[in-house]
Amino acid sequence: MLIKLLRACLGPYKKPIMLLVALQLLQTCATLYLPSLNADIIDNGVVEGDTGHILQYGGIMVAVSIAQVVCNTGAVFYGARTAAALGRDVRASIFDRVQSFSAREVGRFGAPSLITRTTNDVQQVQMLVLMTFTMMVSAPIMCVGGIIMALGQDVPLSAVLLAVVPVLGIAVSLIVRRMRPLFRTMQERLDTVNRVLREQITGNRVIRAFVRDGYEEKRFRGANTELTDVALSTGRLMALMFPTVMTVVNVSSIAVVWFGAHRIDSGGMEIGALTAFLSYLMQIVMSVMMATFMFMMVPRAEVCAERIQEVLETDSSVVPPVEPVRELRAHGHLEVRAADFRYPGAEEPVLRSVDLVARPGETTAIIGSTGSGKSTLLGLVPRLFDVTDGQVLVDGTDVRTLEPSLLARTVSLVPQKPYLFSGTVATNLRYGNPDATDEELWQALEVAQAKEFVEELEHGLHAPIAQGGTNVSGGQRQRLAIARTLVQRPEIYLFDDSFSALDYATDAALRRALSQETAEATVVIVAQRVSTIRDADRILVLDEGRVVGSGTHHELMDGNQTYREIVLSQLTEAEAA
Ligand SMILES: Nc1ncnc2c1ncn2[C@@H]1O[C@H](COP(=O)(O)OP(=O)(O)OP(=O)(O)O)[C@@H](O)[C@H]1O
Repeated sequence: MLIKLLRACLGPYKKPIMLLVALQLLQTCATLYLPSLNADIIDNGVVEGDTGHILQYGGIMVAVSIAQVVCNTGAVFYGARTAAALGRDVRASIFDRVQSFSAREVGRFGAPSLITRTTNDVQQVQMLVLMTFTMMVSAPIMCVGGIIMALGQDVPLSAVLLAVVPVLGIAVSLIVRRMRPLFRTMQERLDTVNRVLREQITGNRVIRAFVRDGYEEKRFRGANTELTDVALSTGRLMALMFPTVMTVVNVSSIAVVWFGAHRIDSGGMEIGALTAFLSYLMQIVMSVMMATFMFMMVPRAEVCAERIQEVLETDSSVVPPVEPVRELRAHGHLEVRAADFRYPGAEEPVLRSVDLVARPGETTAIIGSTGSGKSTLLGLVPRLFDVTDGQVLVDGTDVRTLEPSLLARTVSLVPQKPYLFSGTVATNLRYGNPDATDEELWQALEVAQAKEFVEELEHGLHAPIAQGGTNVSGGQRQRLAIARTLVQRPEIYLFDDSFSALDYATDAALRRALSQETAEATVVIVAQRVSTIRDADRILVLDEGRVVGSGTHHELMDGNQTYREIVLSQLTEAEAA
């Protein structure tokens, strides 16, 4: 998964990658060359007392060192730039994919997990790429080059390396194997902490109202402790890694000095060669250390890449049409034909063979008990979900074949729980129509019975709105959401219980103003309150996902038992007449 993700995302950066690999190669060669130069200075300059030789080779050492620093800086620069670009691209890809998701996919992953995947998971992969470019490219060259150069200094002494390299390799891989499952658990527990935290922040008022602070604190502490526990377990393994490596390094240094001293004593080796050999040993161990560091990062990045790929490879269940219809001939004609809908994983369908026809200039109302499928039915029109059977037609065209932007322009849904974005009243109202003038905004506010309260706000149309619209009341939020839809001027208006938070007088005034404003449009209203819908041209009665009645208020009062029961639970016989 990691390789697949990297291959896909690093494709556009071949040139800088090639450049940085070349720079890393040069700087590693320079690093490998320096101990040999040093050995030459000791053996042929210091031991022989040749100052000219010392100055000449000293000069070369300075030049090689400068070249090494320049190449290293360049490699780190390009490495950091490419890694940052990769992070940006992956985040953008996840964002695009999530934008295409329907409610079903968002529900499957959950918002907190999608946020962790877009931020923390991408950062882990980005970090690995940065480390690879800045350290890992040079590690194998340094290891192999170090061994070759060490052999060049003294072949018998190089036997020490035969023991050092495998011992290090085995020790490191044993530790890394135990780390891998811990990293997966760590990312999952991070998800849990995010989920709990998010729920507690958004549900803050409920927590206070039910005095559940203690319970929630315990829940967060539990999630936090679980994350800490797994982080400590990986920390302990990491802590084990470095002493292991250092023990191998120190023991092998002693062995080199011991055997090297004997070889010098017997005249088989010079003192400069021994210092060079020690330097190469350090470089080899350093490269193994770098690889170790990488091995520690790879399992976590692998887990993160898997989680990222899972999002990127998930297709939306609401598929955009291949050859979309870009123009509609009629205007505002909505028809739901024998529609069935079943939520994924649910045993029973929520809607069964539902038929509905709504025409321009008419108001169609849907009433039914809680959970009878009213919101689900409205959600089928703007394709929040697609029917599992049957059809939804706008102006005679199946919504699944309509170009998504055309559908969005034609149909506008005011959801049961309206959402406002952080910004101002004006930016929210212009959400579906950025070119709307201030006069149009005020007009929409007037119809939505929100003009008065916006006028009273200190900055009027430019008054700030908090994320989610939490700084206005539920009723004000509903009215702003209705105004936002009016500004968009769609042909089909869908109001999902959008008047529920309004008092009776405001509800009546709003519907009066709305009927004039939307006289030409198709209006579908879902409501629990009979007074909201009794004047509708047609009322559809839903019961457990089936249409059990259709007609005007009076027709249904005369002939539909379910409707009568709903009405008489709210009004007296005289009021209902
Ligand atoms: N995302 C979902 N996954 C599974 N089942 C769901 C989901 N959303 C709703 N349901 C179920 O579908 C049924 C219909 O829900 P829906 O929200 O359409 O009802 P409703 O008539 O609008 O209710 P209310 O009047 O309370 O808003 C309910 O039984 C509900 O439990």
